[in-house]
Amino acid sequence: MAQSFHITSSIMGNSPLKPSNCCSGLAARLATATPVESAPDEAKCAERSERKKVIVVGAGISGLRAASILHSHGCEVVVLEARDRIGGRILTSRTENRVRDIGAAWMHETSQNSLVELVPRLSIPYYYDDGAPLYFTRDGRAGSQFKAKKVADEFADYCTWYYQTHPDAEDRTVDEFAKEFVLQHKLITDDERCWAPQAVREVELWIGTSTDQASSRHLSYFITERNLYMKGGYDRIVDWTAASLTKDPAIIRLGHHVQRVEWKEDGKELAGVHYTDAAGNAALIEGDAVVMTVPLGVYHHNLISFNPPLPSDIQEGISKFSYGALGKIFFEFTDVFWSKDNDQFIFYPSPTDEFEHSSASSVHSNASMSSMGEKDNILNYATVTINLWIMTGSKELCVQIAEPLTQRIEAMKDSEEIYRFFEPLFKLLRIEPYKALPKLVSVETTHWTQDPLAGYGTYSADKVGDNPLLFMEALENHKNSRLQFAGEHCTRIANGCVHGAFKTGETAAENLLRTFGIPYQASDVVSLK
Ligand SMILES: Cc1cc2nc3c(=O)[nH]c(=O)nc-3n(C[C@H](O)[C@H](O)[C@H](O)COP(=O)(O)OP(=O)(O)OC[C@H]3O[C@@H](n4cnc5c(N)ncnc54)[C@H](O)[C@@H]3O)c2cc1C
Repeated sequence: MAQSFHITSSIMGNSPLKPSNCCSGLAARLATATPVESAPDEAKCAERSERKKVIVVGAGISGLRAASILHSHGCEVVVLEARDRIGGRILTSRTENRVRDIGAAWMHETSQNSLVELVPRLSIPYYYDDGAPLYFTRDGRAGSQFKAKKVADEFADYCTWYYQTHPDAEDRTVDEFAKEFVLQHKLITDDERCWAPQAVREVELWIGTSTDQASSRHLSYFITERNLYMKGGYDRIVDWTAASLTKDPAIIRLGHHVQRVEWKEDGKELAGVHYTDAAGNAALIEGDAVVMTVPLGVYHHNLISFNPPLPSDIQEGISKFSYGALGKIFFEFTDVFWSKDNDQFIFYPSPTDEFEHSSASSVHSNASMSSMGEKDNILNYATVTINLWIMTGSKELCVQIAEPLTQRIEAMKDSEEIYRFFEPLFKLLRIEPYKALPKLVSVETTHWTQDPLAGYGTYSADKVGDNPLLFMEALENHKNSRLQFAGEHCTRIANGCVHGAFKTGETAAENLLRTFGIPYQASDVVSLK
């Protein structure tokens, strides 16, 4: 799979290509130094009108799905992928002893997730890691009478209701709104009032951004769903999606970094995609249509340009939709020192001084600890720690963090420094607190926030003031365009998730097939229809 295909490679069955002067007015406008892959003569023009060619930018799950559907409907498909692998934000690292997902690891919304169907079909080992978690504060394990989490759930319900019944109400940060909610709540205890906004922060580890940035209006609070951990590796889903494409090595072209897209709404002229290949050579490939599947953050950073510029509604939609950053840090130890009975350990940082005083709480000791300004202590952040021992038998914990901490940890180079930062959390998770922590074997952090191909983040997030529906409306306005968009950010259903991204690939392909006049026929177990 990890091969790189060059524009002049013999596997394409073509000799090195030169700019077309036949079907493409576009090619004539482009720099003659750039090699062009297009239909160079009349015969090919006739052929082209029968067989549509689509360039898919990005070989993540959405790009692969779009490409496989177009391919199965007789289109010529080329997938340009800048990395030396497929899968994008699905990245499974495998060693002899373990499987580790650095990107997506769970199938969410299992009752509505069509990809779940593939788990038994492909015999992928799995685990529903949604057994009762343990909750921790700085004082240790919270007992079963710790109701802050229930108040947080109540706040999430209130939030949904509030914006449904007050559609014109101003958007506010989740943090601010949660604090107001508990202050006005007459039926909760002072401790619950103090701790509930901290418990709300658990959502940070879902949405990948801090509650002081997240939008209340668009709060995605999907903590109650079932989640299936892909113990056998998420790459199995990627490989299944790509199976029909990898049979022909000319389709997926790794190491092909796209810089610019030339397109025409009317489709009379070919679209052109400029890229550099793995050897650094600049080239152009033309097609009847383009499917863009790069992450939202790639557009935010203007890493790809469009000529003409993208329609204004698409541009506005992109600008009113944010991108977050979930981080994962894998710690392997010589021994298991944490509870073997629980799937996850959820830590809530102590309430802030300011909030504690205003709510006259009884949790003085906790609050004073966080007010010490210990920025270098993980216990000032909400975390969800995954018990990988229970799932895979490895003596590992995976700590999940959200931005802005993610950026900071992912920038750290020294494992020792990273470990020191997280050590207070591990001390808290010990089932035998009098014993020293066992030896650390290895540390691995994610690096998505440093990765331009991931758009310097992990997935889209609704921040205060965002209006993600604008982008959805814009996509709908342009559903007949030869320039289609797919990816996790192109849906409100399962937004940010693998299955959401997968379906957007289907939708983009379906849109193009309709434009080409090719009837869409769903043919596999996970199709839309
Ligand atoms: C840390 C992390 C944890 C996650 N956890 C979960 C989870 O548990 N469950 C879940 O459902 N989802 C999860 N997600 C989200 C999920 O991984 C994504 O929603 C999904 O994989 C996105 O697929 P995509 O096709 O939209 O984008 P990508 O997978 O990002 O595909 C886009 C492709 O475009 C390529 N590209 C970018 N720029 C260029 C360029 N200029 N030229 C050519 N190619 C380019 C990229 O290399 C990439 O391969 C997680 C993501 C991360 C990062």
